[in-house]
Amino acid sequence: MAAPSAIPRRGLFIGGGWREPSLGRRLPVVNPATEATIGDIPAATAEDVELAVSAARDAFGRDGGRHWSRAPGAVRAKYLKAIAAKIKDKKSYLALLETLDSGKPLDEAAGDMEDVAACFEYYADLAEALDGKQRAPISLPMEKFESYVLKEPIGVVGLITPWNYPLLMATWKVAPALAAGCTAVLKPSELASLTCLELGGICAEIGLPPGVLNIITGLGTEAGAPLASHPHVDKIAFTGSTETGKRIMITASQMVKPVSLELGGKSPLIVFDDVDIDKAVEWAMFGCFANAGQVCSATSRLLLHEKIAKRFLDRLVAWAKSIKISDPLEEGCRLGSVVSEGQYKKIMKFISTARCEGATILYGGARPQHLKRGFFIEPTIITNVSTSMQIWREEVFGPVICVKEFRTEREAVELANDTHYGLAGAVISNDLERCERISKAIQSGIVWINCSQPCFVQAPWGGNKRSGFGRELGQWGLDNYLSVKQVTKYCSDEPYGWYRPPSKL
Ligand SMILES: NC(=O)c1ccc[n+]([C@@H]2O[C@H](COP(=O)([O-])OP(=O)(O)OC[C@H]3O[C@@H](n4cnc5c(N)ncnc54)[C@H](O)[C@@H]3O)[C@@H](O)[C@H]2O)c1
Ligand SMILES: C[N+](C)(C)CC=O
Repeated sequence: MAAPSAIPRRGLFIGGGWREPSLGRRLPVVNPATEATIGDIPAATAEDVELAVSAARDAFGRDGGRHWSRAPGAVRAKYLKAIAAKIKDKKSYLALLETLDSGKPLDEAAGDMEDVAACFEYYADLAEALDGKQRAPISLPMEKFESYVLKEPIGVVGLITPWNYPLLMATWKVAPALAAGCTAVLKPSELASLTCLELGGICAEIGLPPGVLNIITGLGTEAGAPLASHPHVDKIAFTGSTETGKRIMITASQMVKPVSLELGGKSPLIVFDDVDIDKAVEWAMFGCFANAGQVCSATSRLLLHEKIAKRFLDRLVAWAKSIKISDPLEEGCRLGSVVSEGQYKKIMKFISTARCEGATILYGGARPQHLKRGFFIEPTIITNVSTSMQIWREEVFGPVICVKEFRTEREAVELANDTHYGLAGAVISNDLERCERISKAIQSGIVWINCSQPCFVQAPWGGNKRSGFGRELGQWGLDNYLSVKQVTKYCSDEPYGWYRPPSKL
């Protein structure tokens, strides 16, 4: 597909319209596959956050909430469905922008846009279903009382998202937040904001009530931090690095503001000796090289049974050599560039540290020779790894897999759990009972059996340990934005009778 000569020049999306950032500053957009500057995005600051939060508050309370926050879920569902339809109409264009902005292969970006549309549709259905779940009765042990539960939108929510799946990660928050009746301020990553700004255009096209969704782009410290600390933001939903997550939690704690955190990972993939090696190799590749390994749940620690380790690694290298690494717009590309120069340097430093610490770079570890420009890194396989090495312990967020061998199931589980993170884990074996045992033993929020990475909007997503807390997607994703209210009624004609009535004399 041909790249457009220019990307759209957008403002901040606040109160249903476009606004220039208060300080007039903009940030360059660099295509990481060519290193060319292809446009710019607005750089919001605290002044803009103020406007966006105020627009969201107005939208939440407008007309007593009749048109949004207290409207039947079916009303909000109509808007979500309209957004989904527009995303589908614009799928190719949005995918192209996502690729130009992030370096991911166009096929992957197109798949992401399908997931975005599906997520809006899914939460439209849950918004409709919410009406029927209101006033759910609670069974009480005293007949004189009746109790039921209302589920109400939390209020104005701040949604702060990363660059690896820019529009999809934003949608995982925007769709359920809007379905619940919240109003929102979305702050996507400064490294890839183009498609999120287009979402603003879509909201305007479908006539979403002004202020229901506001989108402010800019740096984390200048736009994200004031959003997280804003006293009129009722909840922060964050996806990003563990370091930033910690900061957000500290800030939010000052106001006892609820947060949900989807953070980093260092997930294991355990492969036993009873498998079809090529099938397992393909999952290992998908688990760590899809999206150039910039996946929170990447299974970047490969644990191989010692009996198959040599054969497995030979095949892994052969498959890795056959990946098409190219401009991500080229047909059949399966490994694009990483998102930025900063990320490129960070990944390269991880590889050189691994080498210095005594690990072996079995394959890759460098820029592909045929690509002179762009932030490309070969798929990289690292062996002779010890559990004290940085490459074993820290999230790389690049196309880098490190490998260790094991002898017994117990040893495999110990290695799998040898991490501060707890987002995901995977096991490949023909022995399904063993897979079930291991899925219980792995300390993570997600376990894949005989695969790695498939993700469905219906199933809960989120981590344990330093990978965060709270769950996105499914019903759990909607509950993130709902507050549960108990309503209890005294329904007897009799006086309560705890106090003796005062004397009538
Ligand atoms: N668990 C998940 O579902 C999931 C999904 C995708 C990415 N991630 C994680 O995200 C990380 C990569 O994303 P990233 O580099 O964009 O993360 P990041 O933490 O650098 O940035 C994430 C977002 O936070 C903002 N931000 C930065 N500093 C801030 C501050 N002080 N206050 C408020 N906001 C601030 C950024 O501008 C960006 O919008 C990886 O660690 C990855 O594992 C997790
Ligand atoms: C689940 N996924 C891969 C879309 C996003 C995690 O980075």
